[in-house]
Amino acid sequence: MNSFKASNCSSPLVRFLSSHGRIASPRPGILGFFTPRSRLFSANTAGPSSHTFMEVLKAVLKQASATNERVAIRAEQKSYSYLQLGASALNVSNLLRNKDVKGTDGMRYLDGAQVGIVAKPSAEFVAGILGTWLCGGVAVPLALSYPEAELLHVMNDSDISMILSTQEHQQLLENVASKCSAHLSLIPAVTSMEQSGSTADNLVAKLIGEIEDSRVAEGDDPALILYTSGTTGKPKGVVHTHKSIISQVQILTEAWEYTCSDQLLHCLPLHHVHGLFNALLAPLYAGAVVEFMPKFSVRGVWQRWRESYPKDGSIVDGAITLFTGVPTMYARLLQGYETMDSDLQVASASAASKLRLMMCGSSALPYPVLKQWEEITGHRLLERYGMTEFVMALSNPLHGTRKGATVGNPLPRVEVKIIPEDGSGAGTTEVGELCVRSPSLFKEYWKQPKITKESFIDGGFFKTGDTVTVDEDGYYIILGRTNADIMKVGGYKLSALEIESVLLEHEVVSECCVLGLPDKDYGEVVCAIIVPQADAKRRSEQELKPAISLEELQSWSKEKLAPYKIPSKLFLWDSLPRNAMGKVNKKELKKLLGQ
Ligand SMILES: Nc1ncnc2c1ncn2[C@@H]1O[C@H](COP(=O)(O)OP(=O)(O)OP(=O)(O)O)[C@@H](O)[C@H]1O
Repeated sequence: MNSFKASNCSSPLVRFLSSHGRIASPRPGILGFFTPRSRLFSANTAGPSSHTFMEVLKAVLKQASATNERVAIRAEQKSYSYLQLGASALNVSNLLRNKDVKGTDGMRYLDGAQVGIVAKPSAEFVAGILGTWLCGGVAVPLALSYPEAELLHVMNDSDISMILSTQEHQQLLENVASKCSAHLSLIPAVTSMEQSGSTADNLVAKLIGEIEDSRVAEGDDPALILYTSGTTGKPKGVVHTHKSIISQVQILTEAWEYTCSDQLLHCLPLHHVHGLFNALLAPLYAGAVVEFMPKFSVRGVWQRWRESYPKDGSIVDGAITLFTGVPTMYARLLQGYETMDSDLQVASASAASKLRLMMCGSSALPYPVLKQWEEITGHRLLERYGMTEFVMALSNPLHGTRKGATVGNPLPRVEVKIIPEDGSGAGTTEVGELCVRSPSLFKEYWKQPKITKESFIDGGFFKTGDTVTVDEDGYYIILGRTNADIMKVGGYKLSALEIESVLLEHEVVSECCVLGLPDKDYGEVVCAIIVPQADAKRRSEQELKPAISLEELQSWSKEKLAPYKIPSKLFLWDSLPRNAMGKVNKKELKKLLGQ
């Protein structure tokens, strides 16, 4: 498995960083440039305060020329080079600078103004972000899937004065822009490599000149506001700086050895950290290719892998090497695999096995999914843990043992400690709240100074709100959100995630969600919501009885769970309400079911 070809292309960023003393000399021949387990970045990779993501773009552009253009983005059968992306960023920047935001004179730089970016995953979206940074603005990526009320809430909350979108959403956004007194601009279509084989010779110099000229943002200045998914409360605006962004992409590139040989198939929304950092900014930083598949399609993903690695054993140009997804995506890919005929299964499994790396996160990866995925594709999914506020903090290793039901260890330059619930102790306890300190930490919650202050403890550690523990090998285990996944039943504190993982092993269970419902005797009781497998559901409809009864579930669970962990309430549903990241809002469900 993992027949990853070491590339002979040189990573412009590695060269750029080498020349700036931030990275050790590359050793060619080993997975691109990185030596396994070695620490290639110096301790302070965040660099000087003026180091912004635009430096990255500049480094890439420096290496590009009209004859040697490298692909940055692929979308809808078109390819866009780093140079074309840079040229478009410049167009966007000029567009924004010439806009008269406040109804008076035009302004040269945005000076930290918020720019909403609403576009499907595309070259235009990326040009929108880079163009905003180029002229000193703060990018606020927004979801196209938001209902209008939520879009308006976020736009008003983040004080957006300008919106960047594309023609296909013009009507919707004109309406929204007028309601929040923002100015709408359309991102000009990015020229693709198919439309223009080469770019004017002088463009590279011009672009670099512009970037140098545009040193309007310093490392500590805000660059990005991302809204949390709101699983535990109202979505909050999380402000990231140029420094936190560049630190994070360096951390991920180092840990997962992203290189310019990589080609990532991207099927995630871009308004959350998983899709934006892990799957877009970090690969671009490494000089890799990001291929957008804006709507995740089970059939499309399997097909793209099969096209990459045909049955004759060849590897096509543009073969996908990286994939990252949320657990429900892998569960659906497995369901899709089950429906294939045996020839297609063989071709699909063999193609998938040839990717370099497959990663998973955003919510707990059920052990049965991990196991089945490994049986079919040979890949042990690399599970990692992150949060909007610090992007990624813990990860299973690229090399070495990846342990199921754990999220590994701290990423490079990330420090963590566990604080017991009563606040005592110096951070060495078995179970408690995870606290994180990292160069990738956010600056503040937008317009929420009190909540920002309360979220940090002494020493600048951020309180995640997640309860965790560490196993005998030092691997971290996420027990869940303290206020949504940790149930208090009698005298016990139980992890809903642990019980979900066990219930998912039952043959009738396709998806499940465990939560604590209020109870006058025990404080809370364990409640399971189960979505039965399709064939179990069909059988139950024919036989006019539930796919599984509470008694059946309890008697099966006796073998696997301590008595106080066995569900005492059961609901059978057709599906679970999930958000764009595949997460279930347990607070909402508790309200609904507790009535
Ligand atoms: N591998 C993982 N295993 C278990 N949980 C995870 C994993 N990765 C992320 N999470 C969960 O996702 C949370 C971070 O997600 P995000 O920042 O989108 O916030 P949210 O919980 O969805 O929304 P909000 O902060 O608004 O409640 C983490 O705090 C953790 O609870």
